[in-house]
Amino acid sequence: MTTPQDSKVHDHEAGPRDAATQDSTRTDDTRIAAVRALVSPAVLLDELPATDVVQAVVDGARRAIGDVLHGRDDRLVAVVGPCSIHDYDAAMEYARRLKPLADELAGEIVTVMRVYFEKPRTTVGWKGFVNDPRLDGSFRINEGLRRARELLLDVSALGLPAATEFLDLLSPQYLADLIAWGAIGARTTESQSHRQLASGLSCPVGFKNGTDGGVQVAADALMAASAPHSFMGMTKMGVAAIFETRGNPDGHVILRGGKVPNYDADAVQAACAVLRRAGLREQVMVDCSHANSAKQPRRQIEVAADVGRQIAGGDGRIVGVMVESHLHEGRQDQAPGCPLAHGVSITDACLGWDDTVPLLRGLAEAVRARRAR
Ligand SMILES: O=C[C@H](O)[C@H](O)COP(=O)(O)O
Ligand SMILES: C=C(OP(=O)(O)O)C(=O)O
Repeated sequence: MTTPQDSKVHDHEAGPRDAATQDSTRTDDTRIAAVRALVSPAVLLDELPATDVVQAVVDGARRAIGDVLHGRDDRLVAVVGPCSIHDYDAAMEYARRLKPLADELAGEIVTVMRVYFEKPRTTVGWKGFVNDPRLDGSFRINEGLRRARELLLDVSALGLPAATEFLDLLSPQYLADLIAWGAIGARTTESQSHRQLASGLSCPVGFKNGTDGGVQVAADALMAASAPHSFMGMTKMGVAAIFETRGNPDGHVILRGGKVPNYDADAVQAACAVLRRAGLREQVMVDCSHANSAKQPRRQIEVAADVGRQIAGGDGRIVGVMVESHLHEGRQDQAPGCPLAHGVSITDACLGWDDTVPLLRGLAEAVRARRAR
């Protein structure tokens, strides 16, 4: 259906907008303003292939995390890094700092950098680097996908594996080969489509508890994602297809707090009771941020210290932690015409680098204490 809106000239991403949206009836596409061409995953993977070195980094980290989840490795998985990527250079600067620390702590911690390109919003807001890489509402998604893939290749080439949240259901075809660990967020853990997606992902996947703090929904997600599913999707060539998945055995719950925090020993015990009743492995990753820190970045230090004491006390059910950390502490709002401060989050407030180093070293010490028991 053609509307007056269709004739509008758009200066968005290069390439024409399909004015008619290919609809010949009056009953469809009535609220579609335009349709733009999207690069196919195959084209992007051909332009930016995963090198052998990068594949070895991704594969090695996936195996190490799988070993932790299945009790073959007593280390702690740490998913650490910015709340979101908005600045390529700052992300690389962070990665170059994290890599030597990851090497230093490799005996105790499997470090994976948060390289989050897609942000779920409570209502509206910037939805991440893939959706709007220029942060200006131009929504150059092809550019976002390309830059995201480049960044994942660059981070992994340092020998540092990358973690991300899988939010969009098509973007994994462009990026998932470069992801060592994935998250399904608190707002999508209950979504059947995301559980199906996780059932076919090649990496371990953490499911956040619900935003209200409910752990049952994450346990349900684990059960669903471990089963095979058949569902609709898009192939690397950009063609509609039915995907038949095998199920993902490398899932776990992430405690991110809800109405109240859920990182202390009682909360870990309660979460494990839910998992036990569901016949699932009693293990959790603790997110030091989000509702566990009331989004106060420095509270992550207290949360990590509490978690460290539980680990040092011998609790082997804590298999991982998540920390939101950037070059500098805090967060900033974007305002038209105002330059952004370098290395400061534009989504959730993050811990600064200088506080991240002792936090991770403290957790490594806790792992050594657990091992010594
Ligand atoms: O981790 C990021 C945020 O907590 C999440 O995306 C929700 O953000 P919002 O409440 O600011 O929209
Ligand atoms: C959005 C995130 O977390 P949550 O789903 O717990 O809000 C996140 O980890 O970036």
